[in-house]
Amino acid sequence: MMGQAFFDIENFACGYPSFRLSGIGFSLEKGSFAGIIGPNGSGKTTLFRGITGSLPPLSGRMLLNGRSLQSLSLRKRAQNIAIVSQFVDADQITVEDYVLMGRIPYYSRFQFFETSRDREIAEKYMRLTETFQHKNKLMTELSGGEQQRAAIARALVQEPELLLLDEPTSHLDITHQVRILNLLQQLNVQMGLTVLMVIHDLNLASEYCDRLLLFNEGRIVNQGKPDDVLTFETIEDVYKTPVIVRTNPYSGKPVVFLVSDKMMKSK
Ligand SMILES: Nc1ncnc2c1ncn2[C@@H]1O[C@H](COP(=O)(O)OP(=O)(O)OP(=O)(O)O)[C@@H](O)[C@H]1O
Repeated sequence: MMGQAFFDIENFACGYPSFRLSGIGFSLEKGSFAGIIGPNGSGKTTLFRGITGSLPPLSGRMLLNGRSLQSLSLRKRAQNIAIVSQFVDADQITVEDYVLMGRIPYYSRFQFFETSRDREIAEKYMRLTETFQHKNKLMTELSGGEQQRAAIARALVQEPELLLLDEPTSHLDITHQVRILNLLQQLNVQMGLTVLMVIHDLNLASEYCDRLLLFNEGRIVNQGKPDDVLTFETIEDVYKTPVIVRTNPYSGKPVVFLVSDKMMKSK
């Protein structure tokens, strides 16, 4: 699925009076699985708010399949791009109704309720994310990890071409971290879903992403394959913490080890 120009951001800027992302430029091929890494407050979520249109652009442009994102209505944008936010906006609604909200961009003008096809699609993605067994529970009755999986199901029922995920594994235990990432990888490989996710775990980023964008202080300071980005010089420089980088003997990908003060002193 690789090769075709799909999503381009050129010299993009957006932000708040006290913080601005600027000079953001990257290009994703269709079917890529890209990760955004970088320290807290470096602007990763701000970029997602710019892409989804909740923050207006201050300069630059974003193109999806060669068309300016700004020229698309929010409804059309939501049919192409779905986002799983960092915090789930859980409410007093059932899991099934929450997931079905992802179908709203497809409702016709005078449609107020979901169709049987919407329900089928919701069931498919609830099963894939292992949330189907909770479908009649209230969102507020789920654990943080279960809510996160329901949020992923809601984004998938939008049937987007580009899926943005803001720290999708942050509430998940290791089993569910790997299951969700494997599911995203499967959707990526089998359906050509392009994935762009913010992820703090550098080793999961290394293992799953074919491409990394490293953010620091509102800019992209490095981008490329995990091998090129996850070098100890780059990580120490950006994160200001000592690390050791080795190669995973099974996958050949870089692995980052953190170094404690005690370990440093014993050297
Ligand atoms: N609504 C807002 N109004 C004003 N400033 C904001 C707002 N949201 C975020 N910021 C500021 O913008 C900067 C970047 O925030 P952002 O959430 O994009 O960082 P991040 O890289 O996603 O961080 P984290 O890894 O902690 O989630 C921070 O300094 C933050 O305080």
